[in-house]
Amino acid sequence: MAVVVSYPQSLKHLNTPFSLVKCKASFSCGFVSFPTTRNQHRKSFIVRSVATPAEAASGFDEMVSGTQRKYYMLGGKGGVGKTSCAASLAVKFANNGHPTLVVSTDPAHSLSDSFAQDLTGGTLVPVEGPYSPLFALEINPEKARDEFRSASQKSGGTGIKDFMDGMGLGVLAEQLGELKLGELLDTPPPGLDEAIAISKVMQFLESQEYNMFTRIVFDTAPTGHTLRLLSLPDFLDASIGKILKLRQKIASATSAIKSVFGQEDNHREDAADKLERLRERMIKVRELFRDTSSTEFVIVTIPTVMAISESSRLCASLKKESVPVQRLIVNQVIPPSASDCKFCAMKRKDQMRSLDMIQTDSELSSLVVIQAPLVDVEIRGVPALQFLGDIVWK
Ligand SMILES: Nc1ncnc2c1ncn2[C@@H]1O[C@H](COP(=O)(O)OP(=O)(O)OP(=O)(O)O)[C@@H](O)[C@H]1O
Repeated sequence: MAVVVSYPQSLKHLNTPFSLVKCKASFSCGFVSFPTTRNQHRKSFIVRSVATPAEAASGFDEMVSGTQRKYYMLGGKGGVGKTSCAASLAVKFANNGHPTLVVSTDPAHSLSDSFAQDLTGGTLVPVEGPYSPLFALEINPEKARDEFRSASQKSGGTGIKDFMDGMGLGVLAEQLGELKLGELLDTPPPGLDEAIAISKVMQFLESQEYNMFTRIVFDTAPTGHTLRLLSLPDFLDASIGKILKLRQKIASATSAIKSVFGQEDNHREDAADKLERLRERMIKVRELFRDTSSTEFVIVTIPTVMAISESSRLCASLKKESVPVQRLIVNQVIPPSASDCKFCAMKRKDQMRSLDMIQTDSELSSLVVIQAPLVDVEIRGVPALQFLGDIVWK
């Protein structure tokens, strides 16, 4: 069933320069279309969207209800539309009265591109447009990792190892070697950046200044990173725990020569405190991942066999790690009204076969499937994100 959605009114408050133009070319294909005038100013647009029997409401009412803080993590294969869906959800939350923070933990940030605003800098930047406050944060993984590296080195990493060697405390130095911490920090596994980035976000949220947010939306890195990330908090928690224990041993083993450490003691305390705080945050991150009352991981995919297979594996891993997951967005679906165009009709048929896979997939079939149509222009800027959000998050 083809439905015409017309859409100039809802964006009036944004003073968006859309204009009401029928895009004949797009309509003949039946695509969801953002018609433009010649001078590229857009005041409003008519959109032909499509409701198919398989299409389900996303359950946005449930997502938006309540003022307790909730976290939504959007993840999936590279390029499927994670950022667009995350940004559109953040805009929708903000327009529904939630002070919202949208965070990119993907080292290859694209939030700035998606919002068409400069959101770089590693700090909270206000996004212009929505009714309620919306802030964006692009975490700088390099910086976060450097902080972590310097804290752990001071408290038992390679710096202290050299020092221990010099002191003839070889046995303890060997134990340090076993931790392989230097290696971990020099060639960090995928996911470490993200784990540190998320713990960094927790740090922001602990501060009074930023505790107003009731919805936090994460635009996460592609699947591989996410999978590693899930097991990382445990791994890091164990590693940091070992370092701290080792530090205790070092402290007692060197009590006889304490005066030699002299000045360094204060620094070492600082570093240990930092590390302890990081460890606590890691534990919080791990708990957060598994808290069904406050967190949900939304998988984003596209209707191709490869993307759906990968989503199935991601879903299995999330479930194995007890991460709450109940929604699957299938993005870039070609509407049935595109059948006038031979190429589109073929492509849609292919997409429908992939969509069928979801119904029979042991991991994905239990999820709420949300279809998002393929739009004929790039989704950039708050008005476009609001438009996408109104289609996806119903
Ligand atoms: N439904 C859609 N219709 C048309 N274009 C879309 C749609 N969804 C996303 N896009 C476009 O596809 C491109 C990739 O989208 P996006 O950046 O959201 O994907 P991503 O999964 O976050 O990518 P990455 O893995 O590289 O971070 C963008 O140019 C975006 O505008």
